[in-house]
Amino acid sequence: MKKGTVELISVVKRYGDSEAVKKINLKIDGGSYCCLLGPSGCGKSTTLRMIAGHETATEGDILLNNRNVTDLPPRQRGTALMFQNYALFPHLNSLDNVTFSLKIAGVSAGERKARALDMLKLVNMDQFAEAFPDQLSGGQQQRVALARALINQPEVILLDEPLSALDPFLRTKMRTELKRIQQQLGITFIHVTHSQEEAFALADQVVVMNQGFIEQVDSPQGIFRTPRTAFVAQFIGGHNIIEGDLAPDQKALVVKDRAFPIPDTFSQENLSGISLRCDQISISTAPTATSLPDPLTIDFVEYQGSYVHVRGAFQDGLALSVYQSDHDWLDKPVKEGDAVYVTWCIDALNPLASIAP
Ligand SMILES: Nc1ncnc2c1ncn2[C@@H]1O[C@H](COP(=O)(O)OP(=O)(O)OP(=O)(O)O)[C@@H](O)[C@H]1O
Repeated sequence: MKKGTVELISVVKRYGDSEAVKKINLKIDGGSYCCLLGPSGCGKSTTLRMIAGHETATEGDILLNNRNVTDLPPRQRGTALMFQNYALFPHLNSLDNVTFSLKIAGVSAGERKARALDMLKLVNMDQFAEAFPDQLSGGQQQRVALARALINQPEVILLDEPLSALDPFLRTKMRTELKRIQQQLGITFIHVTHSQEEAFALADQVVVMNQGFIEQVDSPQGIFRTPRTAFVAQFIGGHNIIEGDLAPDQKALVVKDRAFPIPDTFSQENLSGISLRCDQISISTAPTATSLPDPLTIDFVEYQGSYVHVRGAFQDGLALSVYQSDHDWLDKPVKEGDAVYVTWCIDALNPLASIAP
């Protein structure tokens, strides 16, 4: 087992009568970058805090390197939590903020300074060692907070929405920095976010949570190309979700009066519908041999730069979103009120399961 491996076994967290985390099982490989992704209130911060030891698990076990840490206090776990608001001591400069825990642990002044400067260098803040928090920008404070979390050489670092307070430009910059630092140190990073873009950019493993359950654990590509449930497909965006009933011959999904052919490979058990990527649908102004026979009437066109979001509905009310490349759109711009014909390849369909695991 790789150093820094975290396992959650049937972990439950209850606050009074309400269950914030519902019997989740999860293994996070040592040395990987894991993002816990989901909407507000889905239980991701509670899960993170239970791993850190700042919240007790109501049921289940938390293992770090096969060692059961469920009942250990935070300091004895080998983890470090970086708080959302950075929580730097305002009366201490960057260096003293970073050395603080070493001082408590009785490390000599010389070693404290050397180790803290190494950490500040790692996060590109060595030139601000003497600066106080109120003299630093949000991004700089965050780097100091990261250095402070790393100073005790944790095997796992836990980050709760670390980029949410930064402006979009700094957020992207710090994202790159976080990935670089994780790769340089080779330790496990567990990062809570509600941004799928952030999770896709950073993670080796994305854990999508919803209402206290884990809906899917996969690589960013796996999540995007094969979302497991309608919730995942909807949350990450860029997909049409078509819900319907399986035809008696199991070769099509029946939606209202139409039957969408589906591949034989779909597991029919639990099938609640299909997802269809918006960028895998093509549009033509006249019917083609492979297009659906009835036209889609466009009700919305939104320019997004590299693509154009075109949405429309068939006469029976079924709506579809299409992402056209800006090149294709500029070639033959479609507009609200136009009738178009849509085509996709059967392989572009993805089965959706009806229930979370
Ligand atoms: N200390 C607490 N006491 C009672 N309920 C709590 C407590 N902490 C969290 N909860 C509840 O548990 C659920 C999960 O909260 P949690 O903070 O883990 O969600 P989250 O996905 O991290 O959301 P956010 O992104 O908004 O922080 C929510 O319904 C929340 O109201």
